[in-house]
Amino acid sequence: MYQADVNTTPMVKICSVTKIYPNGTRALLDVDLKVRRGEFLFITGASGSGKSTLLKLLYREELPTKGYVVVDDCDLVKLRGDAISLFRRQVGIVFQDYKLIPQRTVAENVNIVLQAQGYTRKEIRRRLEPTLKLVGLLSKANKFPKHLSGGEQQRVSIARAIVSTPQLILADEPMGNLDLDNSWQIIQILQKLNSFGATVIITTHDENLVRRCNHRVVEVNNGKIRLQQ
Ligand SMILES: Nc1ncnc2c1ncn2[C@@H]1O[C@H](COP(=O)(O)OP(=O)(O)OP(=O)(O)O)[C@@H](O)[C@H]1O
Repeated sequence: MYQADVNTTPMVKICSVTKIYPNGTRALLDVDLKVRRGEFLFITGASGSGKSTLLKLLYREELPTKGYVVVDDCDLVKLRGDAISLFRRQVGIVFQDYKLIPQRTVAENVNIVLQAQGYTRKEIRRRLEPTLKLVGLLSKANKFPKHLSGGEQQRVSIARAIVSTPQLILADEPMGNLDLDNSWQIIQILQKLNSFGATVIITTHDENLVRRCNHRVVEVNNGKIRLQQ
């Protein structure tokens, strides 16, 4: 599915980034961060510390007020128009609130990404089954989101994020609405994808979960990176 990349240039480079929202809120101040290809990174910090803003800069949802953001050799500050959607196709994004389409089945929610990207029906079929299998939802392909538990819905959203095999997976509080067992399942799926070569960056409040895993942790505090371990 994924290919480990031996290239040693960082997958993500955030250099001297300050983000001030139009209403004057300063979300990030002079942040520097590099993430290696194939790394699994946790971003922790209190509510409002700037974690989501940091992630939004990485999928070009927001632009920095100062500094630059490079993902996979692409300078995101310079991206315009269609180049932004083309870039986002190479990034798998997982949100806390799943963002599934209620009127579509599990399979349709996942396929929609590939359809939008012009994949053939044959290719869509080829990708769907292993992806649903990986997140443990093959037997629920024809169910609608309202018939799934929160953990299952989050696994559909992961399937949707990874079905086009992006090299970078960004997950913003993916366990935010889940209990410990379901959170652990999500982490294990993301770790598996990481073992296949994907770079994974997760924001979380959950210090216990972070402690259970042996990955680099970056703590954001009041818009600054306070601690890297
Ligand atoms: N679109 C926006 N406009 C104005 N201010 C914003 C916007 N988005 C976030 N902020 C502010 O920027 C700061 C950082 O917010 P951010 O969402 O990045 O924090 P967070 O660490 O992800 O918080 P949480 O854990 O609660 O999701 C906060 O003060 C927040 O109120």
